[in-house]
Order: sequence, then C-alpha cells, then structure tokens
Amino acid sequence: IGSREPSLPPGPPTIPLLGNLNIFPAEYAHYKFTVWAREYGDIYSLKIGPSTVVVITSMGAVKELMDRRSGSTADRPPHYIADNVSGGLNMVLARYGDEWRILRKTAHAILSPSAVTAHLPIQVAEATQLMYDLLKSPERFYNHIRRYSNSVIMSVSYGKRCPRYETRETTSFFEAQHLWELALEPGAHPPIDLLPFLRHVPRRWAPWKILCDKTRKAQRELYFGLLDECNQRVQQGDENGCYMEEIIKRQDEFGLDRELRGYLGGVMIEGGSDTTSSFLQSLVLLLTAYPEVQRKGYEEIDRVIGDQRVPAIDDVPDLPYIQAIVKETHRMRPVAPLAVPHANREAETYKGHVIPKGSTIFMNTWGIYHDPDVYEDPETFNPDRYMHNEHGTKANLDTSNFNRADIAFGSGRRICPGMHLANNSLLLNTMNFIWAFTFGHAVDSRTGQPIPVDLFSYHKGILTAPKAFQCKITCRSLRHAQIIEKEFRKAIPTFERFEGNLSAEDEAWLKATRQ
Ligand code: HEM
Repeated sequence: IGSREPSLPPGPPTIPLLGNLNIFPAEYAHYKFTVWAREYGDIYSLKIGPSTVVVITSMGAVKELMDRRSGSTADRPPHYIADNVSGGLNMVLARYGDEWRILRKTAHAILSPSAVTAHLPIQVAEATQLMYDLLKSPERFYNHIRRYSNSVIMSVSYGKRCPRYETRETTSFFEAQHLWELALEPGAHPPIDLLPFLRHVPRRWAPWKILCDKTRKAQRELYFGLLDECNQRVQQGDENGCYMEEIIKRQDEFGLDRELRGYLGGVMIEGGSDTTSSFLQSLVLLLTAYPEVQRKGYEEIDRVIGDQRVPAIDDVPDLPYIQAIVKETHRMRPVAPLAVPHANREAETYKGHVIPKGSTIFMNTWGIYHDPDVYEDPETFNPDRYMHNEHGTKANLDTSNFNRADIAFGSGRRICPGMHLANNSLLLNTMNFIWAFTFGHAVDSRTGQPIPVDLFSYHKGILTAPKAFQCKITCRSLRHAQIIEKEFRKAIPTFERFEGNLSAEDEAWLKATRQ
C-alpha cells in the first residue's frame, strides 16, 4: 500500500502505507502541484495510501481527458463531509448520477446563454449600485463587491435582493458559507474518505462532525427559508418572476422534490456569490498594482464611451483591451486554481499511462496559466498579451489545443453552468470600474508612504479570494460622479421588483439613500 504502480503516471517518491500523504500540501495546493508539474510533466500521479490522485497541467491533457472523455471523467470523488452537510445534493460536489443530472438540467433553464439575457437588467442595476457604493464609501469596496454578487444571484434565483451588505440574508449566507469553507478546507480534517473507519469516531473526538451539523443547520435555515418565501408568493399570486417560483410551479415536470428544490436554490447562491466577487476583488488588486494597465484602459474607454454616459454590454465588442483585462485577470488569479476535483468512472490511458477507475483528477488551472513555456513572463499582469493573439500565448506556439478560452470555468460535463451569467457580470463591472474610477495605493497616515499591495495574500481553500487589502478608489471626475448618481436613481424601478419583504432596517436604509 502506498507504492506507485508502474503503469501510473510518474510522480514524487512514495513511502510505504502513506504513499505521498506525508508531502500532500495541506493548503495552497496549486503552488506545490505546479512545482511538481514542472518536474514530472503535464500528467503525474500522487499516491494517497491505496488511492490515486492524478494532476494534469496542459491544455492538451485537459482537452483529451476532461473534454473528449468527459463521459468517464465527469464524476466527483466520494465526499463524506458534503454527504453529511447536504445529503449529497450539493450540485458542485454531487456524484455523477440521477440527482446531479436533474439539478444540472434544471440549472440550465436560467443559466443558458439565451436565458441569461433576461437577467441583464438586474446585473446592470446592481452594477450601477456598486459604482454608487464605491463613490460613497470606497474604503468598504471589499464588502460592496460581495454584496453585488450576492444580490444579483439572490434576485435571479429567489426574487429577493440585498440592498446592503448588512441585509439579513446576505449576512446569513456569508456566515453559512464560512462554515462550509471550513468544512471543505482540504487538509483541515483527517482524510475520512480514504480511511473510512474514521466515520465511526465518536463525536466528542471528531470536531468535523460538529462542524458538519452546524453547517447543515445554517444552510438549511437559509435555503429552505427562502424557498418557503417563494412558495408563499406563488400561493398568494404575488410573484415577481424569479427562477425559484418557476421551479415551484414546474416541480413535477423537472422531477424536483422539496430537498432538491432547496439545494438547487442554495447551490445557485453558493456558486454565484464568492466566485464573481473573488474575481472582482482580484481585479481591483491587480489594477492597483499596475497603474499602466489602468492608463491603457482609460485610453480605450474614453475613446469609445466618453464621459457623457455609462458603458453598456453592447459596447463590449468595441473594447478589446477591456476584454483582454478580463482574460488576463482569469489567468493571473483564477478563482478556482485547481477547479473542483473530478473522478473517472472508467480506467483511462493517456500517453501510455493508466489512470485507474475512481482516481481523483485535478485540473491544474493555475499551473496551465502560469506556464513559462506557454506565456511570456507569466507572473506579470499584462493584458496586452491577449491583444497580440486571442489565447495570450507566446508567438509561434502551436495553439491547436487552446480551442476554448474558458478553462477558468472548468471542463467537460462539469464545466461551470453559471459562466454566461458570470461573464456578463465580469464584463459589466470591469467596464464600469475603468470608466469611473482610479485605483491607487492607500497612504499610511503615520509615514505618509504608499501602502504596497501583496499580490500573493490570498485566502486558502478550493476558491481563493484576496485577503482584505487597502487601496484608494477615486472617482475620475465630477461629471462621472453625476452620471453615476443619475443612473442609480434610474435603477430604482428595477430594484423595486425584488424589494418585497425586506427588514425594517433595510427599508429605512433604502428610504434614506433614495432621498
Ligand atoms: C467568476 C465566476 C465563476 C467562476 C470562475 C466559476 C468557476 C467554476 C469552476 C472552476 C467550476 C468547477 C468546474 C469543473 O468541475 O470542471 C464551477 C462549477 C460550478 N459553478 Fe461556477 N464559477 C463562476 C460563477 C458561477 C455562477 C455565477 C454560478 C451560478 C449562478 C455558478 C455555479 C456553478 C455550479 C452550480 C457549479 C457545479 C457544476 C457541476 O458540478 O456540475 N458559478 N464553477
């Protein structure tokens, strides 16, 4: 046990019983996985006791194993914690089976490229509020961005927006999400899936069991509470056209019982909140560190949009540099640097190696995006690389495997179903940020010196986001500020549709703000 079978892809030396468990990174695994990729190649293996982990780090391997052979590689590894928290019904971690198929098919109803155009007015209105919030209290940018992404997906899914970061549902969501992240933190608990006897450890010695129960309670209170609110609206004929109302009305057609309905809504908020916000926070971090990128962005946006109106989604085709900034942000700081691990349902062979059935397969997005053989100077934030060729790769490189630009969203049949909705959010806000603001270093009040930003200070976990940092966000001119205020007022009718049943505090806040 623990030794590497000769047919497996190569990898670091193993020790008896543990295999590579003793060197398996407990945090920020994408860094170590990338170091190993440079040493062992674009496919290598790690032994964790008797089981096998395979890491792939090239577009060619992704295309062949994850996209072409997706029928086999679209499973997820067993996940004791996820099963305990959500009964195996969390779509992101669900095994490849009937329940996952129902959830995925139903999610497509709101997330397909054509369906997401219906959500654009919500995104535009919320992106306008984000500009307004940044104008009024720029120092709180971190929470304003989180509120934005949460409010968009809450309005789309449950027809209930979150006007403030302090709105009850937003706070409850982020509290539940924090517990969920602690529960999912790789390396934070003993490897229960690999050593099944650990499941029988009594609760008093198994803190992970207590954490699972707490997380389950927090998630269910929120997800099923919101579902009940939608139910009530449907019964009273007081609908606002949100997705979950549709699901409730067509539950038999979709084959969704109450449990599936609750977890479908829940996974939408989970998938849609911290991902979009992590991207936008990284964008602010990178813009602050690279003022020359801002300057090039201003040149383009001032030429195409000017200072008499806000940017609109139809402007995107005329803004190649803004598109390049979005691509380069995905490349520099992918939100999910190792995507979400897949598993294969059949044994696969690749480049003469065998990947045994049931292996855990990591797509090393970070390693692919930071490969110096593929990208010139990969540690530099340089959107211009995407102006020279659509893949941003070095000149004269064979890019026949780069047939899609969306590996930041995963691969094969598990590719992120929310990517079209997300893309609209990322493009809208990137345009708005560059159009409206400058992002500079905050100044230390004691020394008068600029406070540097740390491009590597990121949270651990399956999704990474920059840790809270300081920067100075300033509106570019009085004219821009006036337009933001005007657009914010114009967005009120769009907001009002999703403002039923708000708390007294939220109502008071809205009243004060709108006066
Ligand atoms: C910047 C934004 C986003 C990024 C970078 C992102 C990235 C990802 C990645 C890497 C995966 C794993 C794919 C794989 O296993 O190969 C994923 C899965 C998923 N994402 Fe996203 N995502 C984003 C936004 C969203 C949004 C807005 C939603 C929902 C409205 C969403 C819902 C989901 C769901 C439900 C899954 C699980 C799919 C499955 O396992 O079948 N995501 N996402």
